[in-house]
Amino acid sequence: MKAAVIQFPGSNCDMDMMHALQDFGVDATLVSHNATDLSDYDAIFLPGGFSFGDYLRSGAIARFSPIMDAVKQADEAGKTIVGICNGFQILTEAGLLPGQLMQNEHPGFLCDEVKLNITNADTEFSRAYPTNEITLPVAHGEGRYYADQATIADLEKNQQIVFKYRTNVNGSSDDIAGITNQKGNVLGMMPHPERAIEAILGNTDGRKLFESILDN
Ligand SMILES: NC(=O)CC[C@H](N)C(=O)O
Repeated sequence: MKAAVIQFPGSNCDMDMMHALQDFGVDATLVSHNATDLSDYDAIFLPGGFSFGDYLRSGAIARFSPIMDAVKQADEAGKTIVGICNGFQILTEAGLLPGQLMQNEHPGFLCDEVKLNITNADTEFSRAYPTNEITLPVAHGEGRYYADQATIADLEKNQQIVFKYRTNVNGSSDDIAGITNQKGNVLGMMPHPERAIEAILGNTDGRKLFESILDN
């Protein structure tokens, strides 16, 4: 698999994502947010961070980066697209995923490990998980997923919700921690699987997400 990791000004999990992908033998390349062509890549990863300083709202400026037209073309081509944390925020701002990430219910930066339920184990991002309860790190100030009731009902009906918080740490609608688009090729999630792939760091629950993606 050839993967692009998009680097926005203020990305800070780009190298973590590169490290994780390379650990799985993926041919991964850092691609500038100013680039305009992603046709060489099978999968696109939008990493965590504070793109453009989180000014206005997380992801609200990054969605205008030149690369986002290419990300939309990749979506139209059905390629795998993953947004982690700030990447999720950018994908919702760009309209590639429904809803919005808002300031945490209790304002402030939340840095912790959280327990999650895998609510759909039949996606290209979750199918390798043998259990439905995992633990992943979170690190965000604007991680509260919000969507109106009709959108939440659609997400539930279409089985687009992949991860839910077992304890709702940020006030997200319907306990949502990660969703796909309706087609199932785009994933956005606030927790960080790329920070949970090595036993020496105390958590390997992120590994199955990468294994799921690679098992195409
Ligand atoms: N690790 C991240 O991507 C979190 C940063 C994010 N922009 C926030 O809500 O604070």
